[in-house]
Amino acid sequence: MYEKLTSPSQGTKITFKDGKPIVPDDPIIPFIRGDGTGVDIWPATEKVIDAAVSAAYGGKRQINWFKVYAGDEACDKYGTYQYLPEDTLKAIKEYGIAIKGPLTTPVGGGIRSLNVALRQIFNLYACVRPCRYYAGTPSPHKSPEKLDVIVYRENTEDIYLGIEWRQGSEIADKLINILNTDLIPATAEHGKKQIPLDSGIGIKPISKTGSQRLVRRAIQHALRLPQSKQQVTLVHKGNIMKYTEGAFRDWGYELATTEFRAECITERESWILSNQEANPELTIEANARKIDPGYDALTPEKQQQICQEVKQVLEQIWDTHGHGQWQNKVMVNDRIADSIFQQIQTRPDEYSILATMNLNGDYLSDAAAAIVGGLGMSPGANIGDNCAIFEATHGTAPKHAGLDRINPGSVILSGVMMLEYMGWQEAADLIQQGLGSAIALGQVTYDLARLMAPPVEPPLKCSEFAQAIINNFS
Ligand SMILES: NC(=O)C1=CN([C@@H]2O[C@H](COP(=O)(O)OP(=O)(O)OC[C@H]3O[C@@H](n4cnc5c(N)ncnc54)[C@H](OP(=O)(O)O)[C@@H]3O)[C@@H](O)[C@H]2O)C=CC1
Ligand SMILES: O=C(O)CCC(=O)C(=O)O
Ligand SMILES: [Mg+2]
Repeated sequence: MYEKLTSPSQGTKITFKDGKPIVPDDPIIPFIRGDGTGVDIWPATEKVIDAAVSAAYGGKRQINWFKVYAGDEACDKYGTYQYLPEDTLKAIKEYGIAIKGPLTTPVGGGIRSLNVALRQIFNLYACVRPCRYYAGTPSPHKSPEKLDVIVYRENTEDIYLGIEWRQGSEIADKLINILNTDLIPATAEHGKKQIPLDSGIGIKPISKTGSQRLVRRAIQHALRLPQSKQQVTLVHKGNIMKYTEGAFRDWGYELATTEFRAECITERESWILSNQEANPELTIEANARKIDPGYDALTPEKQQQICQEVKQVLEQIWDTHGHGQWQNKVMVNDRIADSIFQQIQTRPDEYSILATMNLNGDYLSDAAAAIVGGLGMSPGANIGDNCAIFEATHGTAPKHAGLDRINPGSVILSGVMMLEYMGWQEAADLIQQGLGSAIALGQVTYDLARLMAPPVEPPLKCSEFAQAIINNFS
């Protein structure tokens, strides 16, 4: 069935039912080692996961690893330009859950991202990147422990769809011509705008389906969190990109207030209800004035709209969400993207799940990781309805490749997410606890060692950190 692979002789397939994995005690799990520092990180990760499974289940459970190829290693095995062989896709499709190291993407030309391709091919529409602090981790931030957020990033569309045309190409020129002469002038709001003739062109599709399935997963996740963390923030730059990023926000609210009406409250609704609770005699207009401080400067039409909003909220959800009941619901709010980058630093404890489109989530997950120890501590999962691939937030870090020095923490913690997804919580807990204890004891790789005061000298190697995690299981 495979061209150049042989499935492990032992082990059983993971299957999916209603979007959830059914995991046998001896699952076969494909892994991609990854380019660059993948050579260091993957062996460390495999060793830690195997040790945790063995310690947690004493041989009753075991992962049967299946090596599959992508990136440079795939070209070595399958031939020039065979970066993502059919064999690899078949194996992931067959076994359902996979884990990978980072893969290189050239800048400005060359192949498109293999990482993004895997997410799109398997429809892994939710990229889940938790950023939480392990005690003792050095941080440039004063109170890193206050950050405990999960970036829920839409993973299949936005500009990552990769529909773009190079400056000067025939199609780019043709498109610019059509846009400048026919399409832009046809829409009054664009005025006399024109696209500069020497532009490259990229397309940014944001669909209602893609946005809502991501927000749905984010809300479902929020419902599993303790009440104080039951919050989903829709992150967007909708003031500028009204019909893509602005629409993402609107579709997010629409989903929250229809499909999850009983479970959710929006921030504005919570203001209206709490104003009414504080003063039952409040008129509609007085309530409107409180939720929109600039109310008196607004046009009469706009004022009327806000009064209508207040009236509707009180009519529709006062019985179910009023009298403080809204405090036990999932809070859905939104923040403009640039502002959230400063908010996670200045008011980190006010946020929980950050639901984003693809590009914003890419940026935000690195920025949030920096607060809790950096890219060596930033795991991730790409989740769909019938498949999941686990991978770190970081890339190949090529300057550290093959030196046995890089921090394997992110891929190891991605392994923790995989174990949790499989329902193997005991093994996941052991790793988290071992990693937390190793860090607390100052047993860390160079990236954390250099930030510690005084700096830890010498830092642990990548392989030694893996062993330190195992030594600290208890
Ligand atoms: N999902 C994926 O596979 C991804 C792939 N990439 C690809 O990776 C390649 C390199 O990208 P680049 O922009 O350099 O970003 P990287 O994330 O690979 O590395 C940037 C810097 O971050 C720090 N860093 C990264 N990983 C770790 C780690 N495990 N432990 C400690 N520090 C770490 C290092 O900083 P310092 O040297 O200061 O210690 C490193 O030099 C590109 O081809 C890019 O496209 C990028 C992101 C994701
Ligand atoms: O695929 C790549 O090369 C980069 C992807 C990336 O930065 C990410 O997913 O966070
Ligand atoms: Mg990134």
